[in-house]
Amino acid sequence: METMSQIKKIERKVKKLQHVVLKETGVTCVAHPTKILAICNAGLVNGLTEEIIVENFKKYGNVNKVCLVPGKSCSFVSYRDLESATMAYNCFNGKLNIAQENKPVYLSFVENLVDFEEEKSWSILPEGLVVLEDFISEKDEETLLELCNFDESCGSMKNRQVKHYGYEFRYDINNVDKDKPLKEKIPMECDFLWTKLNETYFKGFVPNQLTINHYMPGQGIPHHIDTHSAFEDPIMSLSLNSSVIMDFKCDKKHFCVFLPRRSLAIMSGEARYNWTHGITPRKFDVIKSQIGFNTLQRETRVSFTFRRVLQGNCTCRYPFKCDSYAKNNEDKCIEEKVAADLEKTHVHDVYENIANHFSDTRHKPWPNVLEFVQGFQLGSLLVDVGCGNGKYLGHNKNIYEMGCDTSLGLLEVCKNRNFNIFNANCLNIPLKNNIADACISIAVIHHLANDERRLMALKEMARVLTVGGRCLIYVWAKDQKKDNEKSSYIKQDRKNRKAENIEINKNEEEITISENIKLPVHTNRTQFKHKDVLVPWKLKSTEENKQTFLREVVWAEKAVEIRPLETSMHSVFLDFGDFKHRFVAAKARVSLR
Ligand SMILES: O=C(O)CCC(=O)C(=O)O
Ligand SMILES: [Fe+2]
Ligand SMILES: [Zn+2]
Repeated sequence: METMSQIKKIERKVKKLQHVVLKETGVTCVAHPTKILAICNAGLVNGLTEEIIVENFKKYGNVNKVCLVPGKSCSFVSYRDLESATMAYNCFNGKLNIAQENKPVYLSFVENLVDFEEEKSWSILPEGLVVLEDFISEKDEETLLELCNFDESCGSMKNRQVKHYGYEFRYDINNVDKDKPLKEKIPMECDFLWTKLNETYFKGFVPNQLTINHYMPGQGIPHHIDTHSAFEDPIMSLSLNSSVIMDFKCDKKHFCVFLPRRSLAIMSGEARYNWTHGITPRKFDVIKSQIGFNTLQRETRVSFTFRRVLQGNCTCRYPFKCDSYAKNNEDKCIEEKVAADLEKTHVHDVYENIANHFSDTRHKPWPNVLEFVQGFQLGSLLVDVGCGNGKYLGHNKNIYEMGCDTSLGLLEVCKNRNFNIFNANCLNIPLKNNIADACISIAVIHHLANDERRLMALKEMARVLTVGGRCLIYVWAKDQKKDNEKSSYIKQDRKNRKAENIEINKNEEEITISENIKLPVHTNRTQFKHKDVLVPWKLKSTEENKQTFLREVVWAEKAVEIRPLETSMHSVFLDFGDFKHRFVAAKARVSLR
């Protein structure tokens, strides 16, 4: 029994900690019983884990949610009913010892649970993953387990033991030595698996590489994608002696997949190439069923992972996850320093030099952009990223507008026209998050020299946009013909208007940008032949002082290689449609994730 003074002491302690919970998470503690408990002084930073919480709190009822807050020393657990939560509260508050520091935890009721973690799912499988339960009998399991005596000859990893057959998988280079097959091939005892598999829709899979992983309870394997260039599709993994939860992750998705003992997991397509898989090192797994969370004790697990070594390059559809793609495109991609220098010389400096002349040629706003700008309501804020001479500012008297550009010369023109402007690069817009209702960027991001920088510019625009805000982006189109119709860019050339098909046989000039990058010089008013080019700008000064500046332009084709953005609040969908003038329009719809 607790004495009165002990009770008072716990109460004082909890009072203090309730403020900490509020400050750290924004969650308010309440005095009356609820279904949700805050564990006020233990969380991820004290080594508390989901399975420890479930393991302890399930004693008093069905736990239906556990929430650990990244970087904080508090956590939450919720029950299906009030009685269980009250019972846990009464029995554990000030008494239960679950965090590392051997101090009792203090509890409090809370009204609402905020989700701090990525959403996990226990019931969905990633596309391309198949789990065949009871794939082998207990007898077969025994036979296979006898094959692998883990002794000194096996590689011992930090978290598990491994043994390879057919080819060695080298963890130092994350690949196999393709020209050094091992003497020891996949044991014949495994052959029955492929006969069995022929009864399913994975006919004809014959592996030539086997990795046996041996995990003690508490051990695991870090998240990874099996190197694309090392193995073909599919990859198969047989679970022996213990079930386990294997975590599959892709973007913000996190699926906890239960691999029962004696099941065969087959990863192909998305699951093989685009999702990571891994096993969290722990002694229990947290399982979610219809009634709530539970834990399952792990036994020693032995997995047989069967694969086919890939000859040649990977040709998957997932370039961003593919080592073959990265390797083959290494020298094509313009690295950061070169990219920044290129933009300085062939974009920023050029616009400074041609500012006034450029401005004189830019009066007529394009109708699509006008329509977009004029569609915003009273009081909306519009940001024009790369506003040039302010051609799109001042067309909607109901809205507040700001323009930014790198060219001081062009900003000077805007200033004289009384527009609100500031000097900034689209890669770094000096505005707060989530403030602009509208954003336009007309013929700007194709001047950025590589994919990363174009993506960065889009992320910046998404960042300053309010949730639900809208953005209109135009970039150059490589193809200047559509349905046999020439764009006005080509038509504006007199020669082109007369003759239908003019081949330009002129030798192309190339400018050296860096050691391994040369950019071709484009002939104005002709169909573009390359993705990255320098576009000449002829300054009409005095005849003897004629000057040509080369502006760097990268194609729409490249600029649109953009996936949904991983910013915290927005995703951007680009849908390139309108073919107008020399540009392709991208209407970026920004919405809440
Ligand atoms: O243990 C398993 O089932 C998977 C092993 C694995 O992912 C690997 O060796 O690459
Ligand atoms: Fe793997
Ligand atoms: Zn690949």
